[in-house]
Amino acid sequence: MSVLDTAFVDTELSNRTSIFGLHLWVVIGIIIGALIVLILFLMSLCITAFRRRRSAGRKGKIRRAESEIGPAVSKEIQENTGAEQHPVVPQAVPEIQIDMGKVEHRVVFSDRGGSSGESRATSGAETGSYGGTGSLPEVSHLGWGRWYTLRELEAACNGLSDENVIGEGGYGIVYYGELADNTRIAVKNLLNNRGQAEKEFKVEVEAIGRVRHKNLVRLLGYCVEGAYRMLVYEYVDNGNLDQWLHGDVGEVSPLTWDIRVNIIIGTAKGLSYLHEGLEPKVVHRDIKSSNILLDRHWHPKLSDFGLAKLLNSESSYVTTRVMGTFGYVAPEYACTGMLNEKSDVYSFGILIMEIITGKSPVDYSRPQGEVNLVEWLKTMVGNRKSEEVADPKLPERPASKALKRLLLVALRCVDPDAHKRPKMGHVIHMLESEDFLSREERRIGRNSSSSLREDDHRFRESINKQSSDTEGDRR
Ligand SMILES: Nc1ncnc2c1ncn2[C@@H]1O[C@H](COP(=O)(O)OP(=O)(O)OP(=O)(O)O)[C@@H](O)[C@H]1O
Repeated sequence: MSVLDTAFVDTELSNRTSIFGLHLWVVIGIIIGALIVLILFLMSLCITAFRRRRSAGRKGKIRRAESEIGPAVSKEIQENTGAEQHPVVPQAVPEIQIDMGKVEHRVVFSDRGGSSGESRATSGAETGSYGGTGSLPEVSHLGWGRWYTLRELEAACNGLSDENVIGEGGYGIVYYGELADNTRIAVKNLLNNRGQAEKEFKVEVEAIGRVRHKNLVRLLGYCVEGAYRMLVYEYVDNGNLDQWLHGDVGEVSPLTWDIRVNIIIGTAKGLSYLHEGLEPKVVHRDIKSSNILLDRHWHPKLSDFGLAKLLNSESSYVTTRVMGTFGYVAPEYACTGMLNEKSDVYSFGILIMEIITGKSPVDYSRPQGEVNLVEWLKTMVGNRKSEEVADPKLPERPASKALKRLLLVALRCVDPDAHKRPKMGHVIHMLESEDFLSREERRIGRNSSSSLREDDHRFRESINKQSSDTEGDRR
């Protein structure tokens, strides 16, 4: 550009315009500046919109992940279940609140339970940090077991069909199922009768969620979805003891004397672990033959902790609602509501009597005098007829000494004075030495008549003492 041109441009730019009499160069400057601002503004709009879209995408993923680990109401589940078959009650926040921080609810492990250990299985539900009642239920903080989705359990249990029902208790229906990895499970779908499902769910989870013992049925996990409360257990494949003792098994029971003794000892070990191996201790409150599950090797596993109570050591609990099963409930608990582990010891004594005799604790169809098992046994023993009490379906007669020792342990467990009942640890000791002695006895093929006489004497003394105590109590 020549000097002339430059001078011309200068003059033109210096001319005043009609816009507030501003010089042309000022107007051009303002326009360029405005354009730059406009471009920057548009760019920032684009960036913000892009960021929003990205974060919206991420939130969508989180929501989907939550629905996979157990949302309050899952669209997938509604689609899957069909409203009329399994109505899912819309509920923003499930009501389960287990405060594992509270000392009285925490189940910890003492060194005593040798064969026990802590369940380490974890799930996605446990690894997230949820803000308590505001989002997902607090059970996700438990740190054990798996949180199953309803869909998963329905798939495992053939859509919770009738063919998969293996039992029905007072609190729900139990289904057989197989998970995708072929694990066999038993799923208890708790009935939602006025909050009872909620209570039973909490109790079972608190009582045995973390506990592992070969004689306690293992709780693998749970399902909390909408109104559903389900408990998922290991499957125990050989029915329950009640079925084997009182069901139609033919003339001769497959439960031999040795099997029965092992069932008694195994159950005692599970119970002793609940009472003496945990802090707070767990009182089961519903020891009975239908709650003893058996595997194919006849190993017993105690189940159904829905009525269990957690008690700090040395403490008792007084309740106005006595729970348990007729015939097994300790008299002081039935009369006063006073509960401690000695109530379980009483029920365990009744269970021993039931296993030995094959008779239910109370049966009104039996002749008068035999209706109540404890009273009948005491009379039989008092009349020196203890050898006649053994279950006639036993394939072989038990050694007299072994039978009497077991009866002695049972009678001590049902002592009307709860303080005089032995602790479960002591019961195991008595049972195992009895077992050892009876095996020894069979091995050498003879009975020690002197120790038999000694047992007889101790036996009748024990019964006489209990009778006079009861008389004294009555007076
Ligand atoms: N883990 C399991 N494996 C196999 N079968 C089981 C399992 N848990 C329960 N069952 C079966 O389901 C039945 C019902 O169990 P549940 O504990 O609900 O009731 P119950 O003890 O029979 O009665 P209630 O609860 O009224 O005392 C049991 O008797 C048992 O036969």
